[in-house]
Amino acid sequence: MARRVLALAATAAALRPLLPKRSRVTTRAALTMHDYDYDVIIVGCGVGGHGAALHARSQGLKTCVLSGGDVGGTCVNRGCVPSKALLAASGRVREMSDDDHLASMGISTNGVSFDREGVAKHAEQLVNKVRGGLEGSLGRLGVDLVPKFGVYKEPHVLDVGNGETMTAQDIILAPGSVPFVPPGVEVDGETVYTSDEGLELKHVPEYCAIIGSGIIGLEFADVYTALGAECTVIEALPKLMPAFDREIAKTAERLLLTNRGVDYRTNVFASKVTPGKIGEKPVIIEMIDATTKEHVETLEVDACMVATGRVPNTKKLGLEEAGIEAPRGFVQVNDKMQVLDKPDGDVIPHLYCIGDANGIQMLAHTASTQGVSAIENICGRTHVVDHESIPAACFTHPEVAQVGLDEDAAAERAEKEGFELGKAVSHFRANSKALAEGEGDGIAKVLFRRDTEQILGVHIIGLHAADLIQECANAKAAGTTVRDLAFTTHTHPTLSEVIDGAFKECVGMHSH
Ligand SMILES: Cc1cc2nc3c(=O)[nH]c(=O)nc-3n(C[C@H](O)[C@H](O)[C@H](O)COP(=O)(O)OP(=O)(O)OC[C@H]3O[C@@H](n4cnc5c(N)ncnc54)[C@H](O)[C@@H]3O)c2cc1C
Ligand SMILES: NC(=O)c1ccc[n+]([C@@H]2O[C@H](COP(=O)([O-])OP(=O)(O)OC[C@H]3O[C@@H](n4cnc5c(N)ncnc54)[C@H](O)[C@@H]3O)[C@@H](O)[C@H]2O)c1
Repeated sequence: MARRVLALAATAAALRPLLPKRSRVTTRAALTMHDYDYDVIIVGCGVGGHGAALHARSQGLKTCVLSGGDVGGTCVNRGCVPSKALLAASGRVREMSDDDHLASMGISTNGVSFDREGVAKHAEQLVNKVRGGLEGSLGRLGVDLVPKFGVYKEPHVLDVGNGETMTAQDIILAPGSVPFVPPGVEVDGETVYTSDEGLELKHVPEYCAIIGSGIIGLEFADVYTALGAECTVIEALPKLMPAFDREIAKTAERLLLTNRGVDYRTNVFASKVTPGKIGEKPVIIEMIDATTKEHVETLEVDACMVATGRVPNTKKLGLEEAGIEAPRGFVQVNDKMQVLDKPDGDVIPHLYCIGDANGIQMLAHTASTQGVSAIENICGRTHVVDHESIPAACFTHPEVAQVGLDEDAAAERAEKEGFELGKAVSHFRANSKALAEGEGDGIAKVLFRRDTEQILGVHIIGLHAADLIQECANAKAAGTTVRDLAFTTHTHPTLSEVIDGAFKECVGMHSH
């Protein structure tokens, strides 16, 4: 669908009636008609870029993805995929080392051992496989995958190095994010590291400090404790796991930290971290009170995992030079994913930004959903992502999953909008399947409007919570009421009956 140069000498005005609508040049350089190389060029080949490219091809757009040599991006190479491989392997070790749990089912083992290199290899092989699949799908669908790094110049134009440019009717920026390392923290990649290096599992430290109790910190604590490490979690905010619903965070604290002997500090800032040398010199962590800023403690550990959030990977994208303001690197977008020149500013024509770089929600599936949405908008069908219906999960053992508002936010909305907040909780301990697995810990909580009976949020901690949340997310997105959900049938005996119980509870029905 890309168009050839038509007539450089003719004015845009003279040619306009002859051209199909989408090939009109609408920018300041509109005096010359361009024939773009592509209908759409996507900058970045992470899950966001990949999702956008697949949808672009399904809409018949001539599509190019600039990968910068990093096909798969964070999720595939340094994120979701290797972390889930480590969690799967270490989860088995945890299960098989739990003599009491096994004995309760009549099982005993002669002890379990693991080979660190073998576990690391499992993650590496999975990364290669998934990356191969992602690359293959682009090739099969006829997407041009170019290993160049794109720099935005002006509407329709990207600089791809060596004085070359590439052009497209529309450009989608999907450059993702990189780990944030706080000032004072020195990363050597060996004894002090971020998830980028941690996922290689070059060693399992005997004693590890994890800075940050977000999802990355929790997932790594799960892996390390399963593999026998002792951990201390350091969190700057007054409460652990600030991204979770308060009640769920309390249960998570017990199940994921206290019950495993994980030590933690809250309201404490890791202000200075000095790397050590494996087996020779400890890592030194200096901590200050987050409120008074006074030194409170110095910790010596074998390794320190820095899990203090992520920042947009937008520094070298040419935004500032193009007059686009991106506060702290976050590209500002409207609800159609169109880039704005500043917060609440004007739309930059033919430029979109999806995924971690816009900071709306740093999740893989959000990035690809936004990619699909951007393509819909490019094709002229207005589409807005319902971010409040996108679920999120933390793949610890047990898992934690959520969609929509947490209880504090739901209460705030109820007060502001003048409706009564409903809440129902059901327990994994009353579920036959969970008990059969010997995994009765956990709860599911549904928050809803009593007037419309619509879901505001669902929060689950328990076995396979990440799978269980999907039904709730779909229901929330579709606007299904808790009453309608309470009358649906859930397979027996499955974990989904935990959710069934919560829906029934919402409307005063008994489930057992
Ligand atoms: C340890 C870890 C575990 C995670 N686990 C999960 C999980 O289980 N589930 C989940 O939903 N999310 C998870 N995430 C988050 C998820 O990885 C990100 O939300 C997701 O990768 C964002 O996708 P993206 O396409 O926006 O960016 P990225 O995946 O970061 O991809 C962007 C790509 O663009 C490239 N690039 C940047 N600039 C340019 C340029 N100018 N030209 C060409 N290429 C460029 C980058 O090199 C990169 O390859 C995890 C993250 C981490 C760190
Ligand atoms: N399963 C998943 O979906 C998954 C898994 C991993 C990562 N991710 C995404 O990746 C992103 C980054 O995750 P994350 O866990 O690194 O970030 P996060 O922002 O969720 O958590 C970082 C934590 O570190 C704390 N912190 C920051 N600086 C500190 C300091 N100097 N001392 C002590 N504490 C400090 C913050 O208060 C915060 O609680 C998140 O947006 C997350 O959604 C998702």
